[in-house]
Amino acid sequence: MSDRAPTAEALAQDAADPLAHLRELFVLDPATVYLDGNSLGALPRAVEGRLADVVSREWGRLRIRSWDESGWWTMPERVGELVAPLIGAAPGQVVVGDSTSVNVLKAVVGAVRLARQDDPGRDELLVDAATFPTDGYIAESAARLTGCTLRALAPGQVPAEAGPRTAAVLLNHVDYRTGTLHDLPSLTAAVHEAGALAVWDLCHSAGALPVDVDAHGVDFAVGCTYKFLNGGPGSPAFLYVRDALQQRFDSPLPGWNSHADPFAMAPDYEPASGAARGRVGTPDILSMAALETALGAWEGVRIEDVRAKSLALTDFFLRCVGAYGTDRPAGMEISVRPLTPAEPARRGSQISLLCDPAEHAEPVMKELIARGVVGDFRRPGVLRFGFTPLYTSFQDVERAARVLGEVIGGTR
Ligand SMILES: Cc1ncc(COP(=O)(O)O)c(C=O)c1O
Ligand SMILES: Nc1c(O)cccc1C(=O)C[C@H](N)C(=O)O
Repeated sequence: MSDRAPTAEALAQDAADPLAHLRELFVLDPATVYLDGNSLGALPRAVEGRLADVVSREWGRLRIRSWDESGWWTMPERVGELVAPLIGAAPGQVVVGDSTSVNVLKAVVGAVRLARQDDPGRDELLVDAATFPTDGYIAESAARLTGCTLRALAPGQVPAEAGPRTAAVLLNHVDYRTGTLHDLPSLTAAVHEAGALAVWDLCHSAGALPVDVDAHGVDFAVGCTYKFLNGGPGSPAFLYVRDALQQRFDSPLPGWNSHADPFAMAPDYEPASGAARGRVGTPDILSMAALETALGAWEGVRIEDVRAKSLALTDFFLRCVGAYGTDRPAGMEISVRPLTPAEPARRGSQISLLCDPAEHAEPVMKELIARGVVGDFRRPGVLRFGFTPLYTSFQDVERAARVLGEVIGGTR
């Protein structure tokens, strides 16, 4: 860890930060700057006690009674209501459960089936070519399941390419590799203009910036909860189905938990109304309890304030890296340049730096981690740094950039 004192600017920004008090809610190690919350969020302090209670009392003593008495059965909808305001969804549209991958399947197949109810000739599925791989793999399987042709394209091509044959379009709000924020309102409008349905993967935006799914007419959205929502490793994902579509949503995974009367255990499937239609099987109560408690950190927090701080943090990091890191001094062999757009409106809550030469990126990240700055590395040469406004400070940002400068520039 760099032992230089923070600058007056970092100190002043932290002193003026209206979210600074939230850092205390998380378990953090003072010797480490944790900039990997876009992969796995830090542990909220309250989670440990909640899990101990769920294990020892709810499971250990109440056992089966907990499905009713501890509210286990209704957790997917209850926790969904905690996620809803963070993505701009009115009540009754979000359910929590399964992984993001599984929810991508439900949403994409559900969207194609809905589009076909209105126009059976629609037989094309569009997907973001740079998508996180799981979305691409699942879109390919969804296309085969529905008899669609799958076409991969850059999100910016959607307005020109979506047409009368398009059933659904699957897009990422923030690109996991570059940190680019795509224009959800205008792309959703373009998808609708073509008569298709828009499915958004919000993994890298939920909890990092306002999404406003209702306001922009998003049809389906999915996202994970272990990144900016700090739900813990493998915490269940969420599925949003727009209110107006719910009664016609035909899930490709109609498990007994999404039946209108699960305990009738009827041979014929009759879908539940509302968000519960997105359920499949028995929910993962331990992970869901951790997530429910983690979401308590958001009480009274405005997502607009989170976005303002996120932009201030990433902006500061870009400036510090410019000062410490990007100019390759004479004799220095490694340089970095931002892949993440400089325009605030096109930036998520992460900064990706492309290392030149690319093969140095992995050892650079290893050295950063050894010196107490935790980001991650994505092939071929990307250094990723995620900024979680609930617990990242401006002093953290400055230290991280300074250590990066030391690592790529020798001992500066
Ligand atoms: C954009 C995106 N979608 C999906 C996932 C992951 O899906 P799952 O939770 O099913 O592993 C990730 C990260 O792991 C991601 O970055
Ligand atoms: N989900 C992950 C996991 O189970 C292990 C390690 C990393 C992850 C990630 O979240 C990767 C992440 N979506 C990314 O943006 O690269």
